[in-house]
Amino acid sequence: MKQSTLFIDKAISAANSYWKAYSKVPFLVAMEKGTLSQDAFRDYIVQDSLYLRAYLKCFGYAVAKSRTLREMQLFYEALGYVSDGENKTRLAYLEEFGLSDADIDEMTLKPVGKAYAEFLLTTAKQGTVEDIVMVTMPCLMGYYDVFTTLVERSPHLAHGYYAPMVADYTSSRYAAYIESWRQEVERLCAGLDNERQAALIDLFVEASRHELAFWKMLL
Ligand SMILES: Cc1ncc(CN)c(N)n1
Repeated sequence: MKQSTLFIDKAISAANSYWKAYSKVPFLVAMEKGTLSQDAFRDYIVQDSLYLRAYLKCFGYAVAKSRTLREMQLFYEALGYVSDGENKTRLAYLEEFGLSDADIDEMTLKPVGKAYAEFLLTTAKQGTVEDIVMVTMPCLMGYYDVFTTLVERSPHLAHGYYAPMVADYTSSRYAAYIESWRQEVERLCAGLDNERQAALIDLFVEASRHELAFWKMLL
């Protein structure tokens, strides 16, 4: 097969050791086997809802730092996508646990999630639009990779208790969204000089490391 020359694929390849490990973490294997406790899943939904608040803010910073209306629309759309999609799915689970978004606002991230959130927010505050894009992509694209891998391995996950969450990341709409971001990354980063590209790949790898740490924190 011909190797991709897309910048995003170079970044994913640099973070390969982390990406390969995502779908093997105990939390996801337990989800797959049907042995995940309700407490562990509840903890994930709470921690992830908190994490997503920080993630959403990154796109807020990106809107403010945009150089064109098109960029603004792109990040505004991303903000809406996370808020109206994943966040809504989490809220439905939270309500089942007797929790609301207001309850989550009063809670705090555990150290591993906090470190990830701080890394994202520091980059978003200090960095450029390209920095923000590369630091947010492991989250956006990593879940597509994880959940399509899991559903291929265990098709039953597309039905049952976890189905709403799994569907968020395996739908054809999400696949198209990922593809559109792959092209955006190319438009934004492909023309940059080698030093800048290397720095962006470092950010992507570091965010991927945090992604894996977040999964491992859960079980
Ligand atoms: C920690 C984490 N990483 C990624 C995603 C998917 N956007 C998420 N909801 N949470």
